[in-house]
Amino acid sequence: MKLAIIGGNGAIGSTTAFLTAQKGIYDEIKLLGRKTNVLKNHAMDMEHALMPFSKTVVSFAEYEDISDCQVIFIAVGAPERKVESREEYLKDNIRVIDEVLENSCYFNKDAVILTATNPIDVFNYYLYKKLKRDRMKMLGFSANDSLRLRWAVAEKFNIDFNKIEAYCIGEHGEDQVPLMNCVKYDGKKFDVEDETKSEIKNILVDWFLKFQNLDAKRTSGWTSSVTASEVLEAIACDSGKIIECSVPLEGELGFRDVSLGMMVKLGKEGAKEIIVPELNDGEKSAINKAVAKIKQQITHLNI
Ligand SMILES: NC(=O)c1ccc[n+]([C@@H]2O[C@H](COP(=O)([O-])OP(=O)(O)OC[C@H]3O[C@@H](n4cnc5c(N)ncnc54)[C@H](O)[C@@H]3O)[C@@H](O)[C@H]2O)c1
Repeated sequence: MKLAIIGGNGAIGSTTAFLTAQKGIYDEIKLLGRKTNVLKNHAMDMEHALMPFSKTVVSFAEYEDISDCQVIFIAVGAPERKVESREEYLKDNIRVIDEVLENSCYFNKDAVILTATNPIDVFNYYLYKKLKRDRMKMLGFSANDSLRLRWAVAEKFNIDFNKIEAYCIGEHGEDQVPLMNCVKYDGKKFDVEDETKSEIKNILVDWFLKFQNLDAKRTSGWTSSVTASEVLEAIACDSGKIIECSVPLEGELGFRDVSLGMMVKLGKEGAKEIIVPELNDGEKSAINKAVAKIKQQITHLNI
């Protein structure tokens, strides 16, 4: 199986390439994007770095070379700036996404497309409408939210992160909806009191503000690449692992004409299944708010 990473020279693109290549699950990972010299530099460097671990070939590519890639990871983005919400990136990144779309004639027609460019729910829907593909092959990368929820639960209760199962759904942004009633620890239901649920939500909100206030002009490249590599592994291995991804909805939770973070069972065709959780009234109204916000942003796009 072959993977193309558009924006392969960026923080997420290059780190995801390396982490995924280390696993040896793709035959080839093709890096493409704007800066040819940097892309070639990464490919040459990774060839040596990977020798002890993996037979995956990491190569430089042009759009013309990616028609044999069954998976495409879009990790492009305009330079980062300090924002209060990821939706502010919409106007920065629409030009960048349109440039990718101009080259989409080179995409394999059956490829699974995973997009990290923010705001991902909006761009995943935009790409879905423009490319007119099977919605189950159009995934927005939002798995970080669930990883951070697990981190916040581990912090709050001082328990082992690796034994926590927890998912966020909704918007990849402030209107993410942590499914606190579905948290499991060591395979068993883990009850969290209402007061603590709000504290956990505050830990998540505070994290984003603290991170942005550093004004470091970089994204959460490490976290994103660890989780993106997990998504790409689940696809390549057809594992059926459940990971949060944004997917275009057709009636799930009562919504359509929007892409929203959901628990998704992943495999080589993309989403094998979208899991629809039972929501309480609070979660339902939080999801309504998230959908309204994403739909409002979609109205700014030429679809
Ligand atoms: N979904 C998530 O959880 C998540 C998390 C972190 C970052 N992001 C988003 O992912 C994107 C990339 O983040 P990053 O940290 O790697 O940024 P980065 O600035 O390090 O990399 C972006 C790359 O995109 C390339 N690029 C820009 N315009 C291009 C174009 N038209 N064609 C091809 N390549 C182009 C740049 O050369 C650069 O290498 C950003 O939009 C960021 O907001 C998403």
